[in-house]
Amino acid sequence: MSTVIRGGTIVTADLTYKADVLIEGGRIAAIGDGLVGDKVLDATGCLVMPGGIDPHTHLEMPFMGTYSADDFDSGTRAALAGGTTMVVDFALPSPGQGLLDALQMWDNKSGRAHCDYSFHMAVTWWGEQVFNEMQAVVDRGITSFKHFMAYKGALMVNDDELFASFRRVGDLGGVALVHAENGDVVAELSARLLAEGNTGPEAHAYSRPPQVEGEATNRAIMVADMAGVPLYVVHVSCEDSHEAIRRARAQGKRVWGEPLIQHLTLDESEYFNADWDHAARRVMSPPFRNRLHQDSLWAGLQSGSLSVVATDHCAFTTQQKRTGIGDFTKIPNGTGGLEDRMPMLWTHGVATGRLTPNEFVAVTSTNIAKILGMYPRKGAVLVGSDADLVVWDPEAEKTITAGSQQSAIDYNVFEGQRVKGLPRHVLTRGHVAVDGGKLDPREGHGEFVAREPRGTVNRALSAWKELTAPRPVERSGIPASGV
Ligand SMILES: NC(=O)NCCC(=O)O
Ligand SMILES: [Zn+2]
Ligand SMILES: [Zn+2]
Repeated sequence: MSTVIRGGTIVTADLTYKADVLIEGGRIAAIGDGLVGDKVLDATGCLVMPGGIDPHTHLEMPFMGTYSADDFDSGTRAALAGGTTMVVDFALPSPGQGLLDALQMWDNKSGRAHCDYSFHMAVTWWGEQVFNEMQAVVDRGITSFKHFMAYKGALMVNDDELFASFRRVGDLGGVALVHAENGDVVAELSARLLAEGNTGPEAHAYSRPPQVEGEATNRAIMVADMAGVPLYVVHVSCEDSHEAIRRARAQGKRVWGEPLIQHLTLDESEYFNADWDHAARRVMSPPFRNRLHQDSLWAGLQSGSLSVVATDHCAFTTQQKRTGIGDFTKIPNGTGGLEDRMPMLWTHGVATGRLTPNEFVAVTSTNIAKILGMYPRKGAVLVGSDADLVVWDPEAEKTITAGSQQSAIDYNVFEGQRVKGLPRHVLTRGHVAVDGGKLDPREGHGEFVAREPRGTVNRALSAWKELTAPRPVERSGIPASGV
């Protein structure tokens, strides 16, 4: 069965034009005028864009003594409802667990996905087994490896491990990812705050000032440069971290930065709310910042020093958050956002004039498809690309509320926000998962997307590193030893 999207304006990262789109066998079969198909989707007054890709989710993740509440069922339903047609989740080995073992666990969970997905592999400890299994992971199409510089005593890796792993990722033609916060300093500050009686959720923000992020980002950039690997910094929340990325990029280093929709639109005042639950529900790492940091992130998206907007969707119920009553360090870290990323970014970005519609497509889809080596299968409106598409109605409005969301949790950090710009239709490899605003999910429809290593950035960086590698100086004669 074929489907035609009729009467819309195609918006990609670099073009805007009127045309119909014909879909056959899950792919885009033709783009042009007057196309016919078995099913017709009306796109009058709408924009036809590549579906969103969220490269940072944690679905059903074991973390801080519990599991994140959204799994691949509710998580990918939430994604589709908000115009996101692919997620990239993190396979997370517990310390000492093999990478392939962890991958098997994530394979088992992801069978319920309603949209396509891929994985990043986390490197949470270092040893010969990890070194060896990284090759097999890349052979399975997972080419990005995440490192936590925070969560001391749990997921954190030290600098020697970071350098060893970065070198290995570089040799395998992959991309290194970092959660950049100085975990040693966070642990010290947390202990001191608790000892002084600062036990509430606001102390989570006090324990992670922008400096811990700026320092770690700068360190990761320098280590990656010495290791010869492209670096992707997740959840960039502040100017201190953004500044390090901006400077590195201006120097020609291969670094990308990813702000979250939460950091762009919510600020630190949330932690000072008198309601403990309200504040704890917003505890995540890094924490929300002030308006100056937010302005920096927006400017980064506008100028191109920041490349991707993600969610870090890691949702916990109020009950789970209450584990941390009396000790903020025990509040599970994480917030939701999968269903709201695209409407929130459109409302606060495009509708305000901060972003063009083309820039919106770039930062929600195309840039990450290129960075992760899956463009133009994903992130594009081209003949032959997967029909992962969103028909976007810029005039449609709603008020965000937990009562009508797909996520399994009992609240929404954007509760009460009025958004303008919503998906009318969403297609995942041709299946119309949102039809006229109504969700029609298909459990198990999602497929794993394998990715190729050694993309163009890796090849360019390797060539440069080879050219500038240390070499012995050729000498015609060596003086006799003085001994
Ligand atoms: N961000 C957060 O607080 N939770 C999810 C895990 C992580 O990305 O650090
Ligand atoms: Zn993180
Ligand atoms: Zn994360």
